[in-house]
This record gives sequence, C-alpha cells and structure tokens, in this order.
Amino acid sequence: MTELHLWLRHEVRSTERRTPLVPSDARRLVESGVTLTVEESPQRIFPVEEYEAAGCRIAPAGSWVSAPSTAVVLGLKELPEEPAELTHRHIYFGHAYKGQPGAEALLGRFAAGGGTLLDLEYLVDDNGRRLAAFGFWAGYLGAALAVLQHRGRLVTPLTPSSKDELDEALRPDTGDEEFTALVIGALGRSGRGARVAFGTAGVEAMPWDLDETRELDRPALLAHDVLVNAVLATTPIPPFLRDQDLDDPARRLRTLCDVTVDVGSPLNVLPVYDRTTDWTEPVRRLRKEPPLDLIAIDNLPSLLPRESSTDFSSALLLQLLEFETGGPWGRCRDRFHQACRELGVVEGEFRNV
Ligand SMILES: NC(=O)c1ccc[n+]([C@@H]2O[C@H](COP(=O)([O-])OP(=O)(O)OC[C@H]3O[C@@H](n4cnc5c(N)ncnc54)[C@H](O)[C@@H]3O)[C@@H](O)[C@H]2O)c1
Repeated sequence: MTELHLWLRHEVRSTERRTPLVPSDARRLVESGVTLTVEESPQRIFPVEEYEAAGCRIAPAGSWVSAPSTAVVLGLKELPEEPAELTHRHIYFGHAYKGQPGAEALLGRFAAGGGTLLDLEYLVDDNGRRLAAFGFWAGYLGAALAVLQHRGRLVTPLTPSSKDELDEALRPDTGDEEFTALVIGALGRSGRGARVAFGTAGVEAMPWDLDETRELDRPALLAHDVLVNAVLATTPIPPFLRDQDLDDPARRLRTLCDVTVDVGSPLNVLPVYDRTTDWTEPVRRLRKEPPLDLIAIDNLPSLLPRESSTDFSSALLLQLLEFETGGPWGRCRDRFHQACRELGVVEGEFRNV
C-alpha cells in the first residue's frame, strides 16, 4: 500500500489536449492504493467523468496550488506564471536544463518555495534511456504532414484528430505520383514512427542512422524527394544541410520535415532555417525554384492527443507504481539539484524531496 497522493493538473496551454495519465491507468493507480486527484480540464481529450468513474477525486482546474504539500503534481507542459513560489514536487517537462529562456526563473521559483522539479525528460533507466516519451508519435506526425504537403493535400490550420482520420488522408490515391523518402535517425522512437507513417502512405522510406551519416553523402541526401530528420544529437556534428546545398541545381529534395527542431541550438543539424513553424502556418517555403518546403513544428504529438497520451501513460504508469526516492525518480531529483547548481540558483532547505 503506497501513500502517494498524485494530483493530475489541467494544462494551461489551450491547444494541449494530451494528458500524461489516461483514465484506465488512473484506475490501476487507484487500485494499487494511490490517492489520485484529477483537475477538471475542458480541453483534455479524456472527459473528467472517466477519471471519476475510475475512483479519482475531482478538483477544479488550477487548484493544485492549494493541494496538500505532500501531493505530487503531475502535468505535461509549462506551469502558469503564478504562484511565484513552487512548494510541491512537480512531474512534467520543464525544459529548463539546456539553457532555455526562462530556465533560471523557473528553477528559482522551485528554490524559493522548496519544491522539486521531477522532469519527465530525465526519467531514465540505469543506462540513461528515457522511460516515457512521445517520440514515436512525433515522428509519425512529422512524416504524415510531410507526405500530405508533398501530395498537395495538407489542410491548414492543423487541428488535432484521430489516427483513423489521419491514416485515411495518408493512404495513396490513384493518380498520386510516386516519390522517394529518407528518414534520418531512423532507429530511434521518432524515426520508427516516421517509417510507419510512410508505410501507411505507401512509401518505403530509406532509413539512415548513425552508420549512414558517419561519412555524410549530401548528394545522396539531396536526391530524395522528402526528408524527415528525427535524430537526437548529443554532441555538435557537421550539419546535414547547409544553405549552399539548397541551391544545388541537382537537388530533388522538395519537402523537409524537421522533427528534431533544434533550431538555435549548437546541436542543430539543419541550420537552414531560423524559426519553427506552427499549426496555423505549418509550412514555410525555403526556396522558390525549385521549391523546397519546410515543416518544423515543436508540438507534433499534440495533433494525435488520444493515441500519444495512451502510449505515454502506459509507460509512465509503470514508473508511478514504483514512485520512490531512489531509482529513476531519485535520478530526476538529483538532476534537478544539479541544474540548480549549474545555474547558480540557491536552494533553501528542501521540504519536499
Ligand atoms: N517536434 C516534436 O514535437 C517532438 C516531439 C518529441 C520529440 N522530438 C525530438 O525528436 C528527436 C528524436 O527523439 P527520439 O525520442 O526519437 O530520440 P531517440 O533517442 O529515440 O532516437 C534518436 C535517433 O537518432 C540517431 N542519431 C543520433 N545522432 C545521429 C546522427 N548524427 N546521424 C544519424 N542518426 C543519429 C540515434 O542513433 C537514434 O536512433 C529529439 O530531438 C526530440 O527532442 C520532437
């Protein structure tokens, strides 16, 4: 019997329909003895009634601020600007350990309140492998949008849909021209998702991973019609594409989808654009003649909220069932303290560890 009290919060971003915990997994937690409070949230893809039926307590949106101090607040994306002091343990994607804008201010709020960030990006096993991630669906969506754009069938603005609807649009029509596709980072989560989506679209993508890019063959890269980049670069490497490559008269490449979107980072392998695209304007033309279109959206899995939430939740559930101070959660906590030290954020005496 565990004493864990989890508090699933409403997401402040109105387009965020995903949740880290779906009702069927909430039921598993409740059955294992976890106290689970779920905030009402109008846009969440799963209605709050399903959580209630699973034995969860229901609370108003945003009420985590006055949750018992021992509650662990669970979410996905950014916290609201207030309160200035964060007193709880928070599980979510903080995006604060790689020098992102606002990182110091966020960690400062935790330090001021005595709370702790347990960042989902750093929830890893003994070998450093991520235990819960959205990568597969990011890649799936990235390739799907690239195919739809390439075939002239992308409907904008983009809106969340179901996989059935997306697959229906993806399947080839009679009269569709054949094209070639390349996925880089093909052996990773996003890369696998991209290859599956290409398969649904009737295209067998060429898979490149570390072995194929060690000695990069740019002419071979440029000879594909569509490219999906899904690498996770950890050290700076020579870029896959440079401005001059886009002007290469032999370029066949017409559609480029960057799932990685490391724009602005020293790790960026596609320094041929300077800002992301979004749901309203998902495509930017990088070259007119011959055309080259870019898709670089940083919240792709939110476009398939049900499927991506369900997968993520099933992985996270296993970790929540073993929520303890050591193991993966202990590493998360250590990483938080390390980030505070690196940024010179002075922590007080922690109440919530
Ligand atoms: N756009 C979005 O909405 C979104 C969502 C989730 C993840 N992502 C990003 O997608 C990227 C991939 O995530 P993932 O979960 O698939 O990572 P992953 O670790 O599962 O896979 C990354 C793959 O890239 C390969 N790789 C690394 N360096 C390479 C190189 N130089 N050449 C070729 N292959 C290389 C690795 O071998 C691995 O197979 C990350 O940067 C992640 O932040 C984006």
